[in-house]
Amino acid sequence: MSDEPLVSLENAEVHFEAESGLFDFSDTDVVRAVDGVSLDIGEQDVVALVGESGCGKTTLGKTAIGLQRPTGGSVNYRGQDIWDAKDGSGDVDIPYNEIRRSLQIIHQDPGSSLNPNRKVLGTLEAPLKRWQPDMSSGDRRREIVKMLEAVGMTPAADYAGRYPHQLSGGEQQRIALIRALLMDPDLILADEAISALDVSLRVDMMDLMLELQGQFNTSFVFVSHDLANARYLASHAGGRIGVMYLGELIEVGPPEQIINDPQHPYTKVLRWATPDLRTVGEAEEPPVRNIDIPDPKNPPSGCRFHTRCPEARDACMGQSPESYDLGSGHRVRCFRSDDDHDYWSSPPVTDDEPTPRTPDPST
Ligand SMILES: Nc1ncnc2c1ncn2[C@@H]1O[C@H](COP(=O)(O)OP(=O)(O)OP(=O)(O)O)[C@@H](O)[C@H]1O
Repeated sequence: MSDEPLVSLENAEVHFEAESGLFDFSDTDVVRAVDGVSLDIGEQDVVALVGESGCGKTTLGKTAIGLQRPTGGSVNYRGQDIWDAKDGSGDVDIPYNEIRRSLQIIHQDPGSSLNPNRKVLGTLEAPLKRWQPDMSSGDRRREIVKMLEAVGMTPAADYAGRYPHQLSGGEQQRIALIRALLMDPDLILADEAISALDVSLRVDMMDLMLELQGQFNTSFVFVSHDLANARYLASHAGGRIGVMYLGELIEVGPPEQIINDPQHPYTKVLRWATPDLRTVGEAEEPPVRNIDIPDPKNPPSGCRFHTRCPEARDACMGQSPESYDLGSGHRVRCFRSDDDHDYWSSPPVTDDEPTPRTPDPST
């Protein structure tokens, strides 16, 4: 891995103006989809983003590949500010076109991202025609056959002549993956790319991504709501898992540390919520004080998890934790990682209305 990150997000934020209700005459609401996220993505790196629905995974992924303009902070590709390149402002060393080609996406639903009226051959020829206009038509076809064979779609000539509706969901997703790879990208955002597949096909698709990642020297940002899948992909690729909560990246690190030694109380909740990863003897109740997820238009002050966190103390209500570096690429935003923080001398948060718990049958 070279010293310069492939993509670097520095304090990135994406705030959307949310629609107000019909009879809501207040100021426009703002959804803080991504807030203060810093993250470096290297060459041949894999970062699996996990978190509850709506926590900002997709928005962060799209921001990292230059598809979503940040409302604050910066996003660099090999040291070039992506949006300066797009706007032509400042010294532009890497043209925006080059950045666009290098940062690709595959979507959750490949069916809707493939043109239903185009055969596989036409779909796969399009990026080559655009990015390698000098390539002869014979070479283009040879390249496409090679890729179809690489993802196990043989006989390739047969698949090349099919329309998307003549392919299974898994095959459609492979075509979407080839289409992205034909651009010779440095980074692919796989946005819930396996969620729509049958459970039995998900591991196959992850194995394929891992194989192609090595073969084509590509990095992946993999968005998933499933911590077990994130672990599979990140651990096989020697990558990291990033945990998001209400727009913030609250913990990031090597998969075994995130799963076996999570430092943020919310990461423990996610592990608890993943049956495959729950440890023997873990409580039947989720490790939270409150199961309700706050409104992303009005996130809690201080640490955003304090309204649900079983470890919350008064200090967590007023200040937002910085990102503590625990070494080996493991970072966490929780005061409990700072032995000297006021957190330790402040009183625990008490709820006015504690969450009802299942009565203990022994009492
Ligand atoms: N274009 C938009 N305009 C307004 N709000 C948006 C827009 N895109 C996303 N949001 C909001 O931003 C927040 C984060 O959304 P995002 O899709 O990034 O989350 P996610 O973690 O990927 O969710 P999911 O797992 O459900 O896809 C959500 O509250 C969502 O409603």
